[in-house]
Amino acid sequence: MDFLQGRSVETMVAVAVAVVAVAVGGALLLRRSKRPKGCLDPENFKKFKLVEKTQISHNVAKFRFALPTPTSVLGLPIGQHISCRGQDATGEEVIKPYTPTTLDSDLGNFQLVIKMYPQGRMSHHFREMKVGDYMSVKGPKGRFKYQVGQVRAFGMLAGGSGITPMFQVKTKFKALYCSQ
Ligand SMILES: Cc1cc2nc3c(=O)[nH]c(=O)nc-3n(C[C@H](O)[C@H](O)[C@H](O)COP(=O)(O)OP(=O)(O)OC[C@H]3O[C@@H](n4cnc5c(N)ncnc54)[C@H](O)[C@@H]3O)c2cc1C
Repeated sequence: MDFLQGRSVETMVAVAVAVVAVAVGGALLLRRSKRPKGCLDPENFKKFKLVEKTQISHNVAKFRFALPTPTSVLGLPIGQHISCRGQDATGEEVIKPYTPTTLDSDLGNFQLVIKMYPQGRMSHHFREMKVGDYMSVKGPKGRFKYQVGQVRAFGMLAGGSGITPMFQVKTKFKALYCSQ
């Protein structure tokens, strides 16, 4: 370290701080670049193929959509949702928000649990969907961002299909009352 000889302590401290800052910055960049890129686009709708449709009750079904590769991640932060675009019974475009019940740790696909209303506009689209059809999806949407370990416990209240976001944050789950 010849270039440091004859320099003041302040200069050496400044050099050391700069070296540490560059090293930390580099490590963070490397970590970020290793993180798998999500499949969503917040500005444009992207199409995902329906690969499985399972009826759970008379008006609720699970829809599993494939991501581009078996190791792809959706890229949806916990607590956020997506917009789905379809057509109602009159053929008019309809866009509604939905919360996948899967996480980014579920690779290659994502799942929606949908309650279908008899007269619901987007419900019509989901009811008509068959395996092999494509759904247009945009996201992520929403302002709530949950970091793992951010709080010790959650108290959550939900009605009907409002239960879907809870599947993303649950670790210990107790349903106090369920209808149907
Ligand atoms: C952040 C977020 C996440 C969500 N996630 C999910 C999810 O994961 N799963 C899920 O199933 N849902 C979810 N929802 C709800 C979803 O967005 C839709 O609201 C739901 O699917 C109904 O939409 P639809 O177009 O089928 O029904 P709509 O056309 O909105 O109709 C719903 C019902 O209201 C009745 N109705 C409509 N207009 C009137 C009116 N003027 N007067 C009287 N009755 C009327 C219809 O007849 C029907 O029974 C979420 C909502 C939000 C905000």
